[in-house]
Amino acid sequence: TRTSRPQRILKAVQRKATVGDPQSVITAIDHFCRHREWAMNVGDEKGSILDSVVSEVSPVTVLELGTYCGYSTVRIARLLPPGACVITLEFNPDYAAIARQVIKWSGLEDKVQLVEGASGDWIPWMKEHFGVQAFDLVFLDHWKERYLPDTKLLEECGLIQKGTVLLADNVICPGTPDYLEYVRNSPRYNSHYYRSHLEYTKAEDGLEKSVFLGY
Ligand SMILES: Nc1ncnc2c1ncn2[C@@H]1O[C@H](/C=C/CNC(=O)c2cc([N+](=O)[O-])cc(O)c2O)[C@@H](O)[C@H]1O
Ligand SMILES: [Mg+2]
Repeated sequence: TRTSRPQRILKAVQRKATVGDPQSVITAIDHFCRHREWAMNVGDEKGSILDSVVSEVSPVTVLELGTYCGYSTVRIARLLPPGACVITLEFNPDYAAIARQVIKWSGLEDKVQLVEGASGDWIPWMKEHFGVQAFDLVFLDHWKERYLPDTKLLEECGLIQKGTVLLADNVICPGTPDYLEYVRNSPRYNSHYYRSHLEYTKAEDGLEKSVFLGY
């Protein structure tokens, strides 16, 4: 049977990127997705906004929802100082297997904890299982209708505290209207929209950064 798109993305990394060089992994995926096959990575344009937010927050613990092939996991992990880590949740076992290899190729496995499972099942266990107090940064890039319920679940579990930054992909395309309405109207969040484009296209999309102000 034909290979899957994530398998073809991994092949492009293995052919074009240098082991232990995260930037070459990022470049290889962006080149493949721009010139061969589109895929739902955050991409280079929104990726540099992600980079600037990660650098600004300089987080110790990051949560990523929706690993897919690990492209944004590598983007985030490459900017983390020693001792910091990103926990990334992915419930599709095939995607998780590809992501593990992409993350390994980039040499960042020590900064990444890939958890194979659904956000709704795992978020309530984060404190107990990973010893997380609260997340400094949460990157939302999974099913768009899960952004709001998972944000509320993170609040309920005390995993979002004063200063926690939520960064959401695709708030315009495909769009997350209920999430946007919530973070933009809640007195407990300070929200900012970074206008950009849907990965590898000219369509509008953007990232919404929301800082939790505390209760
Ligand atoms: N509750 C959950 N727990 C764990 N993993 C979960 C999950 N829900 C989804 N996932 C995983 O997260 C990824 C889904 C991303 C949806 N993005 C998208 O649908 C998407 C679409 C476009 N687009 O259509 O242009 C552009 C984009 O940048 C996009 O992120 C997949 O790898 C999926 O297996
Ligand atoms: Mg996305």
